[in-house]
Amino acid sequence: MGYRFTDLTNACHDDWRAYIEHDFVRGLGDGTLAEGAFRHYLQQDYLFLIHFARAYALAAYKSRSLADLRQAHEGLKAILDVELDLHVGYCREWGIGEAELAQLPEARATMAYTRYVLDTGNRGDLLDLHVALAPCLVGYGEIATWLNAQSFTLRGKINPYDAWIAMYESDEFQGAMRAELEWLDTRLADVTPARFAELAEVFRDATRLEIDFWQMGLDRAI
Ligand SMILES: Cc1ncc(CO)c(N)n1
Repeated sequence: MGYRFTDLTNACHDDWRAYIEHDFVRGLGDGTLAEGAFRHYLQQDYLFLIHFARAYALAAYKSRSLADLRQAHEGLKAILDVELDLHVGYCREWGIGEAELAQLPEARATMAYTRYVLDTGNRGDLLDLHVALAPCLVGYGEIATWLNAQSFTLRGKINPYDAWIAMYESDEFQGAMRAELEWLDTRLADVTPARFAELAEVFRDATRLEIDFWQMGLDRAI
């Protein structure tokens, strides 16, 4: 007993590395990612973020304490007021207007991932839901840090994806990630080995669905 977040990543080490170091991520770092692949990813990520916001609303509903309710509310506000606003602005820069976003067909990988998170939260408790969400928040924060440490990563105007990296290395996003890690470490500290095994399975499945999300971008799959 006495688990913490890193026990979850250690339990699915290969899948976690395949997600963090995916070819899509490497292409963002060295700027070689095909523009069409990025555009497809951005469009689908808009749909992803809407369901991600719903998952925080579910976290509010699943909360037993005022502190958890407030935290879920903060998460929902951060997605609606910060990440989705940034995202819509960023899409505009890439020539994707709001009318177009509102009419997008949802790719299967987007559906699979977002509905998996919502179902896991509905079936389980608040910890199940947070573990299903962790690859998103913690993963993207770690990806930004990992990219910055790679010699192939180009920063500044020379890389068309520089603003994407900057969004996830921002104090706002990194701060939300740290708060999530702290919450998870506290909750994981007193779960039993049997409960940890269940949670590790949720974390691994969500991580594999993040890998599919990158791949969906590369393949421009619907
Ligand atoms: C698919 C996906 N995972 C994580 C994040 C980070 O919030 C995002 N925007 N999109």
